[in-house]
Amino acid sequence: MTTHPETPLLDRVQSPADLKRFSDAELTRLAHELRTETISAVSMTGGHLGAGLGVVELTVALHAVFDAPRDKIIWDVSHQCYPHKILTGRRDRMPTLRQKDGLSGFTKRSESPYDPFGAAHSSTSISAALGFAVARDLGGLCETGHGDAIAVIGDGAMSAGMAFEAMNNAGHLKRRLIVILNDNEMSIAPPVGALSSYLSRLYAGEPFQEFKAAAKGAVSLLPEPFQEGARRAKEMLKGMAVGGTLFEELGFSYVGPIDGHDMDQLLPVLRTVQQRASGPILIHVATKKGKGYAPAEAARDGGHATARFDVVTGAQKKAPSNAPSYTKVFANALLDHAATDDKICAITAAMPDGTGLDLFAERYPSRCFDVGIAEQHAVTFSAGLAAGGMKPFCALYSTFLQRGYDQVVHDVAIQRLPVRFAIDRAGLVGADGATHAGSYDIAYLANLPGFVVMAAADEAELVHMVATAAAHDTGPIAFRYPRGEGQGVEMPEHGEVLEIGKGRIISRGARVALLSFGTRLGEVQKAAESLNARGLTLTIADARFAKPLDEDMILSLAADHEALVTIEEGAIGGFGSHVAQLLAENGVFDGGFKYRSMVLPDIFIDQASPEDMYRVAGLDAKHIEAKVLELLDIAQIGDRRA
Ligand SMILES: Cc1ncc(C[n+]2csc(CCOP(=O)(O)OP(=O)(O)O)c2C)c(N)n1
Ligand SMILES: CC(=O)[C@@H](O)[C@H](O)COP(=O)(O)O
Ligand SMILES: [Mg+2]
Repeated sequence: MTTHPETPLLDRVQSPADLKRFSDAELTRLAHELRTETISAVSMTGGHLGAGLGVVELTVALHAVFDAPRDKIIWDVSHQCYPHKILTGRRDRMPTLRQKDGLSGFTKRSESPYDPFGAAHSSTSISAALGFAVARDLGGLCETGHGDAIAVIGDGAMSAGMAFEAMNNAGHLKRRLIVILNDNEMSIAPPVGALSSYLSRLYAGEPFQEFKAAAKGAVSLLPEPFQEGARRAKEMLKGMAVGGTLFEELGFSYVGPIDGHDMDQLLPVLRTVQQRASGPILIHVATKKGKGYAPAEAARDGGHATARFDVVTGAQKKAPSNAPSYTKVFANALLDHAATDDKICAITAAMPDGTGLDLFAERYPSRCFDVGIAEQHAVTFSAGLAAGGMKPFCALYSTFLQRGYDQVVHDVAIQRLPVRFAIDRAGLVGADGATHAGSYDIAYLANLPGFVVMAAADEAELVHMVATAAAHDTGPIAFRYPRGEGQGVEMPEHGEVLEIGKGRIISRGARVALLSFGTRLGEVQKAAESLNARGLTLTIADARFAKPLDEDMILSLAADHEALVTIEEGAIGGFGSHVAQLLAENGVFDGGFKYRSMVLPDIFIDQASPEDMYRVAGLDAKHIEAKVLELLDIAQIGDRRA
């Protein structure tokens, strides 16, 4: 059941400027309405719920105190931005969230002037905010003007190197910059690492003298209605942590922790900071992920992400699954090998559930490492493990591996270390859109000398690729597989080690050969069936490897056919480019041989269902069929037979 909440105050908000007319008591009530509105909206679309619910009060307080879009509020990762979207003129479009032509699930510059910086990968907010602060001070031109730069960053995101690089720089530059550390003691999974323990220890610290003094002085500067709140803030500050925190050592003033669900704390502290801050200041705000919605609060992940759900019961409306997910298949296959090989270990960067490594951690806790949001470290840590004689499986989403690319080149590839990269979410992922698309890994890995790059055509192939990676000790090896369910194929009991650089012929035909790399094989087969009905029987092959290529197979396909078409779920510069290079170098084109390479187009594709995204990309069965007909110069409309 979905319910539409009563929202008399929220109904009066067209933009954040309207919040300036509300009393503190009304802002507290507004936060309550905003929470119920967020729950109601996400119940109809699905999406990231828990993080937004945790920052409802903070969102209201920020927009009440600061002056967006002149002041730049930069949400880290930005999966917590739904309440911000509702307050910044996008409330009526919330039913379109994460759908084709709808609102993005993240902040996006092209969507609103209230989104000064887009994000979806974590830990970028402090760098971006510092950039805005410096641009402001240097007289940079900005359409919305220049005010404060405010980064809101989670405790999980704060663990990444980039956040520390930014703080290091900010502490040195000493510009006025506001960082709000939203500490809900959660990442997607419970947080890991020494920083997380450190933040918890701050809760028990000494009062922060400098800020107390600032707050005291600030009370008289505030307009009468705010003075009472400020006095309360002062009282509260007496109990605050601090003196010599890590953040202060890096050059920040530190305030906190304060209760991020208590407007009587948030409002006066933000007002005081706004009045008084001169250099970089970090406000440590304690919140609860999923706050105010019992099913989210009770969930293991704080209601991080959800399908559509019934507001009353919290029951999610998920389509029944017909096959195991690729993630599960990978995880189980890895467990199979780990059972007989105690050198196999597994690394995740804050995505144990997303990568399936939660299962590995349960079974082999001493061989499983969640390193936090730290992909660069994950890669080099894996390289060290490999150099030390272990068999590391570094399981990352394709899009997040991008962050560790120099480490892949410098620490893994050049040293020829046998790190096994399990690349999940390869290809287009759907509702998370362009930021999460796994489009580039084929191109950026297959160009590295000595790298083996595989793509699974289905879940049975994935099992074989895990076995192949486990057995491959002479250098780096990667295998990619998509988000979501497998094809429902028959599963082998155990994986079989594939011959490196050998593809397979699926079916033999004439005139045109379709050479697939990855799970587009299903669409290739559909296209072939349709062409068959026109009297064309094509050859279908599964390349399995983009590196090394199965040169013999590809050259003989070229020799035996009029035309060859490659299909992959990756950007230009990947598998198809390597095939083109091979054909060119072997003089295959010299005699007019027809070759086409079907890749992701050279655009960022916005969120939609994966099927829609592949349609936009021109990589579905219909487009493959059309490509073949075009190659053979056969009319595509009408019933002319080949
Ligand atoms: C570079 C990168 N790695 C992994 C992720 C996946 N991810 C999205 S949100 C999240 C947890 C963020 O935790 P935190 O910053 O504490 O925010 P919270 O959800 O607790 O508000 C992770 C790991 C990501 N977005 N970016
Ligand atoms: C915000 C973020 O990066 C993750 O929450 C991501 O949305 C997870 O997507 P999956 O559902 O594919 O794990
Ligand atoms: Mg968190």
